[in-house]
Formats: sequence, C-alpha cells, structure tokens
Amino acid sequence: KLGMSAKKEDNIAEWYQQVITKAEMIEYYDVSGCYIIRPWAFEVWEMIRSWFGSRIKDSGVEDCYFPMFVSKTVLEREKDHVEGFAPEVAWVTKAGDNDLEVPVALRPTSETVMYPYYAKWIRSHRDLPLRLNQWCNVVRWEFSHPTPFIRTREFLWQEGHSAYATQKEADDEVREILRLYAGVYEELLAVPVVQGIKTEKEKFAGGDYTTTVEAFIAAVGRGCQGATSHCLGQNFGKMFHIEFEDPSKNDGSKLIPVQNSWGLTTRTIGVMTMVHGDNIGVVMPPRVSAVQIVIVPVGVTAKTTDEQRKALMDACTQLANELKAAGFRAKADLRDNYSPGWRFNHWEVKGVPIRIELGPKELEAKTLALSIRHDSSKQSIAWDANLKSSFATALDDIHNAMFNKAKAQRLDQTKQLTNWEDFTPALNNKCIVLAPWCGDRKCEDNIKKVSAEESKALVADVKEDERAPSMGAKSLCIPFDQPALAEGVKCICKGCTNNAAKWVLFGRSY
Ligand SMILES: O=C1CCCN[C@@H]1CCCn1cnc2ccccc2c1=O
Repeated sequence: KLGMSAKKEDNIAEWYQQVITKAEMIEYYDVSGCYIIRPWAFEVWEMIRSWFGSRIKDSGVEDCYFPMFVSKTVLEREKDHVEGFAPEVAWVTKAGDNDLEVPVALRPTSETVMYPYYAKWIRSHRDLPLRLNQWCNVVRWEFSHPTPFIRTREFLWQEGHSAYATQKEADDEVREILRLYAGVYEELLAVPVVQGIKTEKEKFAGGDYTTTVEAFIAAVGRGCQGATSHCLGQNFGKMFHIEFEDPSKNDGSKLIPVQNSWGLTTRTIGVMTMVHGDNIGVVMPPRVSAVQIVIVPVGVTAKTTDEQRKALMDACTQLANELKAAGFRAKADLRDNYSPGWRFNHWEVKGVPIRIELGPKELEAKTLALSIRHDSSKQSIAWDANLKSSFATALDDIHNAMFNKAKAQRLDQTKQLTNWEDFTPALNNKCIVLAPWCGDRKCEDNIKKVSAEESKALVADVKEDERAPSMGAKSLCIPFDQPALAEGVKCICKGCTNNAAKWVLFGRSY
C-alpha cells in the first residue's frame, strides 16, 4: 500500500521514514544505524559524484584509495583531534575465534591513514600541491538517534586531502571547494545553502578553521550542516613530520606545508528529501532524478481493439525513445500487471518530476498532458520537433521553482534579532536566528544553555506534546555575507553587555 499516513508538518520523523521507504530509497537493516541504499537514492549519489568528481578532477585533484583499517598507534597519533571522537571509533578485535594481536580501527575519516604517506611522498616543493581525494565509506559508531542519510553509523562520502606550499593557495582551495559544495546543493539538489565559517566551538578541533554550507529544513525549523571544507594549517604536518625543502634557501632547511581537508556525504540525499518532500511522497529535483519523465498509457478499455492498444503502447515507447535521444532520462511504464492508476501513483510517490498520461485522444491530437510533480500543476506540450527544448524548459522551470520555494521558506523562517527575549520564541516558531555576537565562547555556550532551558520551560507548560524539541540553539555558521553591523549593537546573549563583532546564524540543528 503506497499511501502516506504521516504528515510532514505533524511528525517529520514518521513522515520521513514512510517517504524514504515508499519511494524505494531506503530499506531498513538489522544492524542499528545502518540502512540499505536502494537504486532510487543511490542514483542520486551517482549524479552528485559525477558532477562534483568531474569538477575536482578538472581542477587537478587525483582520486585514490586508502585502506579502511587504521592501526591504533596511527589513529591516536593526533591526540587532541581524536580524543573527542574516540567513543565513535569502531574496532576489529577478532578474526574468527581468534583475538587480533593488535586491534584495528575502521576509518572514521582518513587524515591519520593518509598523512604518514604524505610525509613519505612530499620532499620537495615540486611535490606540491599534493591533492588526493577518495570516494569511500566511513564508520562512526554514534549513539545519538540514527536517521537514514542524515546520521548513520556507516555512510558514503568523498574526502579530499590537499597539501600546499603557501597559506594563500590553501585558503583559496578551501573556498573553491566550498563553492562546489554550494553548487551540489543549489544547482543539483535545488537546495539553498548559507556559506560561512564555523565558530571556534563548532569547528573541527584538529584544524585551523572550518568553512561550511548550511541547509535549512523548514518543516521543523532546523539547520543542517551540508558539507565542510577545512583548512588544517600545519597542525597535521607537524604531527606527521610532513615537510619540504625551502625553495628560497639552499641550506636544506625545511618548511611544513599548509593542508586542507574537505568532505561531502550521503547526508545530501536526506537533506534533499526533507527540504522538497511533501505529504504525497518524495519530490525529486530534475537534475538528479534517475527518471525525469515517465509515460503511462491511459484510456485502454474493453472497447479498445488489439491494434489500438498496440499502437498506444508503441507510441509510448516511441515517445520515451525520442526523449532519451534528446538527452532526457525518460521511461515508459507499460507494466499491464499494474493498473495505470497504480503506476501513476507509484511514480508520484517516487517524485518523478514530469508524468505523462498518453491516451488515444492525446495520440490523435499529438499533444502531451504533463503532470508536474512539485506543484501538482498540469501543462500540455505539443509532441512535435521542439520536444527537446520544451522539456528542457519544463525541467529547468521545475528546478528553479523548487529552489525558489525553498529559498523563500528559509528567508521567511530566518529572523534577524537583536533582543534576547525574541530568541527562544523564534526557535519555537520553527525559525533560525541571525543575531549579533560578541565572539566570546561563554556567550555561545550560554545562548545554547539558556535557549534550551527556556524551551524546556515552554514544553513543561505544554505537557502533552513531549515531542516538542527542547533542544537549545547552537551556532550554525558566521555567514560570509554579513549584514551591516551598526556601532554599539550589543551581543544577543542575555546579560552580555559587549559590543557585537559579527552576525551569526543560530538554530536547532540535525
Ligand atoms: O570533516 C572532514 C572532511 C573530510 C576529512 N575529515 C575532516 C575532519 C573529520 C573530523 N572527524 C570527525 N569524526 C571523527 C570520528 C572519529 C575519529 C576522528 C574524527 C574526525 O577527525
């Protein structure tokens, strides 16, 4: 039974689980926190990989593959970045009945796997820049609530690791990669993102600074980190003795390269689903949907003669072939063991951007009746020589409409505030907050603590709905695009009298 029973605005967790299973994206699996990624979702990952992978390759990044097993000594080499994450590291301790002499960890990320070899391969400045990337899985045995695509114990990602001779080159690459991450979200997935830098509290502790693309899930009013691009500085270079001869000297003195690392994961698919999905099911962005146009024959009745039925089937196949020849991912669903209505609903729940019902009278008139999934509108397109441009326009219009709708929702649910008393009510109104911050870590901690307390107090009043989020707001990013900050504007934090230094995006988040 395909029908959705949960409503997105009522209970997004229940809605999400139904949507991703009925759209055949996910199958639940018997190891907690792990899920089967079915073709309808995996093909989105393949589109993302093709788009992002081709662009980083064109810019000079080389793909490679490192082992997924990490020895304990190597993993714990960079103390301060691992200690916070140690509880998430999964270990292999046995093979068959026998304990391993030395347990090996499953990679949670590959800095410590790769950098001993960066030290071996980098000798001269001519070995720089070294820019390697791998598409792989990683394991992080998290204990917080697992959510398919969004928070899983194993996920797919790409991780890029660069080493440069100069800080400038590294800084430039951090932003170049972030621009591509924004492109994955905005050009492929029709999801608007805010680009910014993480606060010291939220950045990757092993690095110098972390830049991020932040998405927004309007249905629950929560931010979601989309991808990160870190400048690691020389921290790992010092730890792993990565050095190169100083080209400006001839006394053999060494320099430590400036490194970056950057990652994008299958969380992208979860964000896409949560942002665009509706109470019918998934709504696929046209540029990543494995099927962009589905054709279902209709109007076949007992009165239809065999040759009429055959003519109609052939026409559906011919239309699909013409669309494929024009470069679209089109499919004719002629499975007559399912009713046309069942087929129509099937592709609607899966979120195919354009569905075409082709019947005898459309065939006669050579006009195609299009059902547009994202807004349930109807369009008719002549089946003529302009097929390619008509469908290209229709699909681009769908992408832009989905993007603009999501952007309008985010703008509508982003409150720019300067007074603390407006902060928690905004969170409880499914909003994120752009607020002035003095830059003190104390205030950032306080904002999270006090907003959580104020939310709990509210939930206490509203007893019956224990699901109301009592989560505090964390800083999502310091947007690169900063509104003007007038002289004397104070930090939003309750009780802080410091002048604000920056506008910061705060919100509950995944
Ligand atoms: O984000 C990225 C992008 C891709 C390459 N790695 C960086 C930083 C990863 C930070 N991190 C995240 N979880 C971890 C979990 C266990 C051990 C170590 C880590 C860890 O270093």
